[in-house]
Amino acid sequence: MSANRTGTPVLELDDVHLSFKGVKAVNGVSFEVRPGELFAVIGPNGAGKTSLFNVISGVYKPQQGSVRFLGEDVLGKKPSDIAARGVSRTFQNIALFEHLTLIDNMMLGRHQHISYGAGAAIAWWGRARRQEVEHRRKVEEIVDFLELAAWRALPVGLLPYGVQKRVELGRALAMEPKLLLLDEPVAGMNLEETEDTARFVLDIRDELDVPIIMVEHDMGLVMDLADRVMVVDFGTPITTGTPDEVQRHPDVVRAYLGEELST
Ligand SMILES: Nc1ncnc2c1ncn2[C@@H]1O[C@H](COP(=O)(O)OP(=O)(O)OP(=O)(O)O)[C@@H](O)[C@H]1O
Repeated sequence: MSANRTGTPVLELDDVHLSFKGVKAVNGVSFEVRPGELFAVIGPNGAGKTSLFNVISGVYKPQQGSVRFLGEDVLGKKPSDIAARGVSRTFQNIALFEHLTLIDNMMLGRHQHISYGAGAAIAWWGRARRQEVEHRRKVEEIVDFLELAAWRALPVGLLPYGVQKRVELGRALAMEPKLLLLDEPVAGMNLEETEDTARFVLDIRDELDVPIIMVEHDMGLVMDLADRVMVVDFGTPITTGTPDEVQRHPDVVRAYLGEELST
């Protein structure tokens, strides 16, 4: 663990409650994510992990509790506003434009940084062109970082599954996030793709210094990568701690991790 994972939290959730017609999707969840931290959320299907991401990114508004991002209250803010503040996410299912090239998909991640419209582009073409050059430069940097150069000009629909997931990661990084939300980043991947993704996730944390919240079912990956883990069940937090602490927690062993991890 690096030395800088202290200081003002990047994200703070306090006693968040969210229900859908009586179903408690998120039930009294509190946690904080610290600078440079890789924070994982685990729990069985339907435990409320995706709902939690939707609360953080402004898609769902909880009935109770508070959400603070970089010290500011963001509860009730629109998803576009929260994204513009620097919260970027990837999805459980791939959400890319299949017919667009890898580069064009990643340029879409720059969308919120583009400060000129069509009219402005004509009037101030010099500025627009400079911005375009800067966006391309940033995207190319990410292409190199994620080792995607071989596929750069191809429509993403033609790329192998693991590479498509990496393009999605690239698009999220193109937003230059201050917090990255990864929803099951290795779901459906083979071993090699999983190992590659694990390496990139660690590089994002350690080299780009972007804090990450990761929802993931692959327990080996979570325990290997995460600085801290929160376990949820039926929307309720069971415990939060280091991978070691969490794996030893009796309720976690009983409710979720199973007998094999209790030895
Ligand atoms: N838009 C919605 N309308 C009604 N119920 C919902 C909605 N979104 C989530 N739920 C319910 O909230 C609970 C938590 O769902 P959620 O998708 O957050 O769990 P999850 O932990 O992400 O599950 P999985 O691991 O399967 O993705 C479930 O009972 C689900 O049916």
